[in-house]
Amino acid sequence: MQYILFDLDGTLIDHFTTIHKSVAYAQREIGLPESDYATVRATVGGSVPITLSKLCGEAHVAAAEPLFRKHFAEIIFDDVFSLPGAEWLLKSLKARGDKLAVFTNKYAGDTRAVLSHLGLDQWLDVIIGTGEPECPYRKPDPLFTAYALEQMDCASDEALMIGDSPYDLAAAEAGCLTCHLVATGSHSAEELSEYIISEHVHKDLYELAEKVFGLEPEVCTSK
Ligand SMILES: O=C(O)COP(=O)(O)O
Repeated sequence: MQYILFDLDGTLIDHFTTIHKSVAYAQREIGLPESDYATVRATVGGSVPITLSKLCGEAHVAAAEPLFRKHFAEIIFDDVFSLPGAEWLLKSLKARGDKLAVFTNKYAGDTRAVLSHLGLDQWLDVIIGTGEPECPYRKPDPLFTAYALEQMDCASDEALMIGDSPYDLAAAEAGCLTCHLVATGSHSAEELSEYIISEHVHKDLYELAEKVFGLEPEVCTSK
C-alpha cells in the first residue's frame, strides 16, 4: 500500500478562473490595478494570503482577503473542473488499495465543497486544508506536513507527495517525502525542473500515472 498526498489547485483541479476573478474583485474594490489571469495563475499555491500579498502588496492583504473570500464563496462552483486524468487516477489508485489524501493550502471547507461538487471526494480517505482551528498551518510549514502524515497514519518514507508548485516540493522536503510534480498548474515543466530533477516532473497526470505508478488508461476498442 502507498500513502499518496495530492495537492489540489493545479494538480487535481483547475480553479484558476475563479481565483483570478476573486483577486480582481478585491483589487477593484480597494482601488488597485487588476492583475491579469496569467499573473494570478502563476502565484497560486501558497494559500490565499500569500497570493494576495504578492498581487496586492502586504499592506493590502487585511482589506483584500475578506473581499476575496466573499466573492470566491459566491462563484466557487462557476468555473471549477477536474484536471484530465484526475478522477481516473484517484479511482485506479484506490482500486489498488492505496490510501489517498488531498493536502492543500486552500481552506478546508472550500476544499471539501469543491471535491464533493466534482465527485472526487469518494476516492479520498483524508482531506487536509487550511483555516482550521486545530491545524493553523500552511505548506511548506513542516508542522503542516507532520500533521498530514499523522492524519494519514503513515511514516514519511511510506508517503508520496504529488503537486504542481515549489510550495508542494518544499512541503514534501520539510517532511522528507518523495515528491513528483505535474506541469498543469502554476508552473511550466521547464520552471519546475529548476527545483527538482526532471524525472520527477510530468506533463500531466496521465504521464505521472504511467511513469510513477505504471498505470495506463484502458483504451476502448469498438468494432
Ligand atoms: O494557494 C492556494 O489557495 C491553493 O493551494 P494548493 O495549490 O495547495 O491547492
